Amino acid sequence: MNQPTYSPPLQPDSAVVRFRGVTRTYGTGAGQVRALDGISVDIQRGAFTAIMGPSGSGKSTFMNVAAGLDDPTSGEVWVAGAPVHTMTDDQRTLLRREHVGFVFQSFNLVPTLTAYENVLLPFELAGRRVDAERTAWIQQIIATLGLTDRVGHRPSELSGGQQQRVAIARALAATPQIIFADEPTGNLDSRSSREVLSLLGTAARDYGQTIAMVSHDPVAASYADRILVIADGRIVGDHGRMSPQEISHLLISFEEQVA
Ligand SMILES: Nc1ncnc2c1ncn2[C@@H]1O[C@H](COP(=O)(O)OP(=O)(O)OP(=O)(O)O)[C@@H](O)[C@H]1O
Repeated sequence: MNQPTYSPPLQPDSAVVRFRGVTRTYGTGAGQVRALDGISVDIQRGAFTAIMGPSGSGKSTFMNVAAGLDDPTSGEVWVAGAPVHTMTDDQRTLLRREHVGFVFQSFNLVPTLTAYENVLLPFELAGRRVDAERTAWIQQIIATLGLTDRVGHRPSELSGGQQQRVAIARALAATPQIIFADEPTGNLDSRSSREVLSLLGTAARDYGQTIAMVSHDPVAASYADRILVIADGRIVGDHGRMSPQEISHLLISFEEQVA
């Protein structure tokens, strides 16, 4: 069988993710749920964007569609210049492998591998060579994330914050077009959360890494350059940097409208 190949045209100055009139419905008939309801939005290169909203508002669905994990029901989704809405499952898998990084609440590290082996795993899975330049980049990330003396440890020998830093190093190592972070501080204490959020901010600011983070936490979202608020499958707020207090007030006002 021929391996599918897909190399999207890269557009350095444009949006990394572009939604145009995107809907995603689940089920049929009276039980149908409109998880995304005609969303049009761009996520610009190099930005750290937080996606917030009440429970069940469509945040995970937005992230899954933006990451090429799920298909829109209608509308257009472009990721790294590639028309995701027209792509096959295999093409979307390749797009994710080459251009999308993930950081999860539960870290998702392989317990039998060392921290360094976990960071290199995506290259192994993709059959990508790690050349001298990439090795130097990985070493730089590991040093920036404060992991240099932890690279030989297995996840069980690391704190939660250190495990999440390894997951961030793994995502950054491949220099993806975008990293999606799903509640990345959900399992961390407040000090480790602050460290992880500062590192995500540094990755965007200093390395130009585009990051989209789903979070319920106003403190986490206050590290982002932009805050998108989703309610009932629609974007109902699009804000610049805000303090945790301002974000809390904003969310309370949307929750009152929804209730
Ligand atoms: N696979 C599915 N089948 C049916 N309905 C679904 C499915 N996935 C999500 N939904 C529905 O779509 C809506 C949006 O769900 P989604 O998980 O995107 O919300 P969310 O904002 O991420 O919620 P939370 O903050 O609680 O994680 C909800 O009404 C949910 O019940």
